Amino acid sequence: MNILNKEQLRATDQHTIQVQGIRSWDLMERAARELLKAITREFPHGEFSILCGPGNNGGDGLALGRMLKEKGINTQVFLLESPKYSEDNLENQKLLEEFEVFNLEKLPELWPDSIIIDALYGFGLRTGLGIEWKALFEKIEGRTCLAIDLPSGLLADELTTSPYVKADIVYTFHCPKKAFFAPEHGIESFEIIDIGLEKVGDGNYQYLADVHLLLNQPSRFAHKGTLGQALLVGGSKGMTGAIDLATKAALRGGCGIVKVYGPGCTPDLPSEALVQRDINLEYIKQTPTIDAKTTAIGIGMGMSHNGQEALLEFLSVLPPIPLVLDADALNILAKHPEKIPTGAILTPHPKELDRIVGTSKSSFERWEKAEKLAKKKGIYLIVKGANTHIFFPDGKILVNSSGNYGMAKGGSGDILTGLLTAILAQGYPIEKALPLGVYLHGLAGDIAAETLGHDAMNAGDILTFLPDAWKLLRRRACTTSKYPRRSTEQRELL
Ligand SMILES: [K+]
Repeated sequence: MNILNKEQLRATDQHTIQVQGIRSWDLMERAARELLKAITREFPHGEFSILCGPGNNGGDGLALGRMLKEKGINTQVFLLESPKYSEDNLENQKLLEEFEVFNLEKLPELWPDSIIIDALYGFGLRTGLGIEWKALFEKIEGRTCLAIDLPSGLLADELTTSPYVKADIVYTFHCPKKAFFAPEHGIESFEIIDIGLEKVGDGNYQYLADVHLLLNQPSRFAHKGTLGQALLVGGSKGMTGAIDLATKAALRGGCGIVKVYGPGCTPDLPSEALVQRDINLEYIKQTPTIDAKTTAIGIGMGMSHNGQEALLEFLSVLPPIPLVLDADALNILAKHPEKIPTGAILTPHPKELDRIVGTSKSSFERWEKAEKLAKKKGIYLIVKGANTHIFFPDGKILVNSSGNYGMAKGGSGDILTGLLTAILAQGYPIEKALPLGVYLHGLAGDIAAETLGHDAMNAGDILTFLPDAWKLLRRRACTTSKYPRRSTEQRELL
């Protein structure tokens, strides 16, 4: 799903109107109808107070108000006084029997228990709103508030530090907006409302959807020699848990063989893994030998700074196979950026990225720097967070749609690295392996949170539910395929 900026949204709007032979008013009607469905589904017993602005966002609010009233749902509608209204807004004013005009000196008299619907401004806002809006926004703060398209005052594509509505749910049309992914804005929940806009090709900035389409179907004749060999390198005294979690994740990642190289103190790992230990007890000192059967490498989890010499030596003798660099490997390379190999996959959290590219004042600045670094070095960057971003060397950016705050626990990242390495080892092209691994990791976390709750779940629970995540994706692949070639395993899943 493309993530569009406001210019692209306007162009899509116009294109749809042209191709479908409709008026912009029809699109607003469609938007209001879909909003009505979504809102009454979520709040079947609610009464509503709608605040409408002068543009088309306000027009959506007016149309929704009419539809709610037609259904006999208690609704009050307020329209902001303005010298100018958009055409469709005016047309919707005519169709609505009753509404009150308000201004920032004379704030609306809201029913005490109604749900607020914010339809003041959408993506048409040119600059942030002034402080004169604070009184109104404070009046609705603390009440259940639903925003149409965008919380009013929030700019769709940039950092907003001026006042905006704090909404509980944002019902956004067609696609999420860039501003929703910035932690600074605190958008807790958004729902995408499909209003049948025409798709205009695949853009460079996408929200992950339909990840099941990326799955390979291994042959019935597959054996451990054909499903790839992953090599994981990491661990040090006091940090052996990281390599343990990565190993367990790789063992649930679908590859044929998982090999591990760690320091002498590496504890017993699951029996399925082939473990080799360094002669040095506390950290890795030697370079592991990479046999020709190894098809992907993941390095850095819990390696500590002491592993620097071995890492740099290792990077100089690498075969041309996919390489995932994580945790201490990133911290070491932050001091030797010239040693970052072209084509490598780096999985930093924001702090680790900052060590490489310098600190940023906002998520927007950090994304820009990540995009530049990926292009300049010809590398892949997986910047982890609530919406993990994958930056490709060709400028493409994918934003993950799975995952939750229950995963914000130590060890989650090690699991991602193990999983990614195993998927890459199977021969998935990098372009597919990264979204697949990142999405699966989040999906397993979502199932864990649903089953155990966000608070109590820990990183190891992501591992527990990885099988369910894989099965869910496989099931989606079976049920959405037009002419499914179903294996026994697939038939069992259905
Ligand atoms: K709005």
